[in-house]
Amino acid sequence: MLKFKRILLKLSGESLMGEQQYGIDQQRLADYAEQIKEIADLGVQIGIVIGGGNIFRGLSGATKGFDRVKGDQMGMLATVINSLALNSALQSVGCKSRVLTAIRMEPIGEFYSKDRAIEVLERGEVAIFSAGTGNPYFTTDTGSSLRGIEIEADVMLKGTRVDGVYTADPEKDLTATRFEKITFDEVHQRDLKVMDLTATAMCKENNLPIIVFNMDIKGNLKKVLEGQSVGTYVYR
Ligand SMILES: Nc1ncnc2c1ncn2[C@@H]1O[C@H](COP(=O)(O)OP(=O)(O)OP(=O)(O)O)[C@@H](O)[C@H]1O
Ligand SMILES: O=c1ccn([C@@H]2O[C@H](COP(=O)(O)O)[C@@H](O)[C@H]2O)c(=O)[nH]1
Repeated sequence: MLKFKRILLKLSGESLMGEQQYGIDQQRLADYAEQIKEIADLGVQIGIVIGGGNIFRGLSGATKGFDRVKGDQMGMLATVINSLALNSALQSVGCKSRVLTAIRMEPIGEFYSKDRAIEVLERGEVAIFSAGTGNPYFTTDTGSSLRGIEIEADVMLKGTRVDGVYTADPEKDLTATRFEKITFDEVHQRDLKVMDLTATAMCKENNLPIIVFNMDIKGNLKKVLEGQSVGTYVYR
């Protein structure tokens, strides 16, 4: 028995690098595709947003002298590259998927609309929502909150390289401890940086819970769907 029928899965662009310093690790991509196919075969409706941090981030571009808006546009295009790579990896494991873009760029992907997204999901295809929100000064975390709310997902699953929300960034502070569950208010009060403020504020306002879990461990995605205690549950 699965806990959720329709999900928004946020994948980290940076995790796609695997052990590399930049770009896409083919093995990591293939592992993600296998995990997604496993739950698609169980009938779960899956919308995906993937980050672009393995290729380009507007904010880090700005520190090197790029115009921020141009840098953000480059970042959004980076998410399209990752989305196309995931689309291809899913197709090669026999999982039907389609890329929708927040910025018009046919024939690379179809222009996003809620109606089209729901049609794709109800047809049993995975919908990959690329180019974030389509606007600069946002992130793909906010893009995934937005799409998750729009498609009326039961939950947002943030698949990343840490196994939940911690008292501090666990990659920097080895004494940090993990929460089993935590409210949006506490995330804000403690100023925890696992997702940006805009993204969590939107989820809180629209009552879309988030589960943060480690997507780099095979089988974890299915475990989350089965309701096993993998990761941290963030709720209103
Ligand atoms: N309190 C915290 N609890 C857990 N992780 C945290 C916390 N604060 C910061 N982080 C960091 O957040 C990261 C997860 O965020 P995310 O998956 O969005 O990665 P990203 O590198 O921003 O990816 P993307 O390329 O999609 O932008 C973790 O790798 C972790 O280092
Ligand atoms: O709605 C959006 C989403 C993303 N961007 C830009 O893309 C990069 C990559 O996204 P990450 O969430 O950091 O992985 C981001 O740094 C922004 O520059 C955007 O402008 N609008």
